[in-house]
Amino acid sequence: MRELKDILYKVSLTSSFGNMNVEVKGICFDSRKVQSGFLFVAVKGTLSDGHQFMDKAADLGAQVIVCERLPDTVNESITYVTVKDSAQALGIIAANWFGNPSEKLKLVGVTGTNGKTTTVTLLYQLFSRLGYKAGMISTVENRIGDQVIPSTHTTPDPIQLNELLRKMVDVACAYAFMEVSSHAVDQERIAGLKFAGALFTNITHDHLDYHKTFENYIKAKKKYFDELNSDAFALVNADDKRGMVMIQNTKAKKYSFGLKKMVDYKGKIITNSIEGLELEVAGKSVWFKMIGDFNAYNLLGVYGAAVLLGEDSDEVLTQLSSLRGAPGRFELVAPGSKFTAIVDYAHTPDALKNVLETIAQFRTGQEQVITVVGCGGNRDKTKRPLMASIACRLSDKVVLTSDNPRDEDPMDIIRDMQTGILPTEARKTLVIADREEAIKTACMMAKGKDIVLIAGKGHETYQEIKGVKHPFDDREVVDRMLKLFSN
Ligand SMILES: CC(=O)N[C@H]1[C@@H](OP(=O)(O)OP(=O)(O)OC[C@H]2O[C@@H](n3ccc(=O)[nH]c3=O)[C@H](O)[C@@H]2O)O[C@H](CO)[C@@H](O)[C@@H]1O[C@H](C)C(=O)N[C@@H](C)C(=O)N[C@H](CCC(=O)O)C(=O)O
Ligand SMILES: Nc1ncnc2c1ncn2[C@@H]1O[C@H](COP(=O)(O)OP(=O)(O)OP(=O)(O)O)[C@@H](O)[C@H]1O
Ligand SMILES: N[C@H](CCC[C@H](N)C(=O)O)C(=O)O
Ligand SMILES: [Mg+2]
Repeated sequence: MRELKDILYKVSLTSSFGNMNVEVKGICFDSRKVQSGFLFVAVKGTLSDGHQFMDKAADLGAQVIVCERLPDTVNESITYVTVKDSAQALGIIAANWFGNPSEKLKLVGVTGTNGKTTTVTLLYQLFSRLGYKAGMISTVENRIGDQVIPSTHTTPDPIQLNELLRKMVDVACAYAFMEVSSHAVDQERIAGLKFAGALFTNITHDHLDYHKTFENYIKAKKKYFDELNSDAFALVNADDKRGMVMIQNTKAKKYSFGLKKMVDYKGKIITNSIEGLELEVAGKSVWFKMIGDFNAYNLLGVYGAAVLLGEDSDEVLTQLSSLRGAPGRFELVAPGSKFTAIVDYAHTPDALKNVLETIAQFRTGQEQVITVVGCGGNRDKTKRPLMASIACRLSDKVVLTSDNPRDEDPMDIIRDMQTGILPTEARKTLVIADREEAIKTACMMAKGKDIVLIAGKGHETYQEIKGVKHPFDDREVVDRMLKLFSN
């Protein structure tokens, strides 16, 4: 039970009706979850509008309703509070409900099109190795110290988010590292949080189904930096065209990292091989187990953030050098087998290009690169032809397949992909809609030192078809094929 006025602390009210001296038993923004004595926040969504469900919430016993406009008939026994932006109010209310946990630890957020999961995973692993208790909120999983909690979103809704942070505070975590998606910024999932620091990886084509234009997508990411406090740090990749734009209006202390420009945390690639990266950082040459130029950026961002959080530069580099990053990101399946199989979460044109260009750097010229790739259903359709085009340009053979078709027909998605393929390239493509069959065929085609890249699903352990998540793991399918060949 909490007093309403405490829960509404820092929420700007436009009006209120009914008794404000009430206690609330719980908070929610889904009318189906309302229980007697609850506070319900009506939020406008992408599919429906929570304001339509205010009467339903009242029937289920809501004590307080927070909304942007009152229902046609108000219920005399309920307290109504109106606000300008109920999504933002929900964030602040959720933070208040859980006792503002973000103020009781050091919270660092990571945003960008690619590299968020890798960066927060490295930060979490690094700070754990440096002897701190830490938490992590990511696409792959959430962690409270060593406890693993399954993840449903990259950035959870404000209630789940603050509940996770609360649990971290309760077990004395000193740090929390979280991914901040553009959806989360736009939907105010992070409203009411206090960030000690924020990191920007890069911005390239994705999620245009949601944001409509690239400019809107940039604005959503920038809003995150615009709203930071002056005591936070804002650390950006200066080699990204939009890196400096992100921080042009922030009040936070500005820092940059990169490989090309004059920056605060600069690196230079000395060696880049399938075993790892050798980088020159802070005047030292350091070996890392992470693979690919793009991981040099992730490592430099992590290094900069750790130093800004007060850690010793040498100690950070020593610990970072042995970390492997997140599962399903350039993951070599059964290294040393008949051929090289890589599972990678590249599901954007830029990520796919980076991964295939990284693979190209390791080629001796003898081997073929065989790519298995699909695009998600109910997601940005404009990336489909681009991803197919990149796969064809940078591979010898491409198997076009399905990746979480969701509510769409897998063949419609594949046909969208094919519009990006030149007639001269079509002969190197095969269409096998069943992902398991597609992976098996690619493995059967591989000979000698060939490299098979299975892109798009990384750590995912399911294939989502018409609302059902069927168990499926790219790594398991490849592993089974490699075992078959080794017998
Ligand atoms: C497009 C999108 O982001 N949708 C998210 C959004 O839902 P929504 O606002 O669209 O919900 P809605 O169905 O329109 O409903 C509007 C409101 O009415 C309420 N409602 C609805 C029905 C009802 O009977 N009663 C009721 O009260 C809902 O609780 C909601 O508050 O808010 C929900 C709660 O936070 C999210 O679960 C939901 O994520 C959906 C499932 C989703 O797939 N999101 C993806 C695209 C996403 O968020 N991805 C990002 C980035 C991924 C990445 O690149 O890493 C992420 O952070 O995961
Ligand atoms: N810094 C980077 N720049 C470009 N591509 C990257 C970078 N880091 C990782 N990638 C590529 O992008 C893929 C996704 O990486 P990661 O999961 O770390 O990103 P993310 O931002 O969390 O993605 P999502 O938004 O889907 O959760 C990787 O599998 C790899 O192919
Ligand atoms: N977080 C991203 C991941 C996409 C992963 C890919 N496997 C797909 O399903 O499209 C999204 O929800 O758009
Ligand atoms: Mg992620």
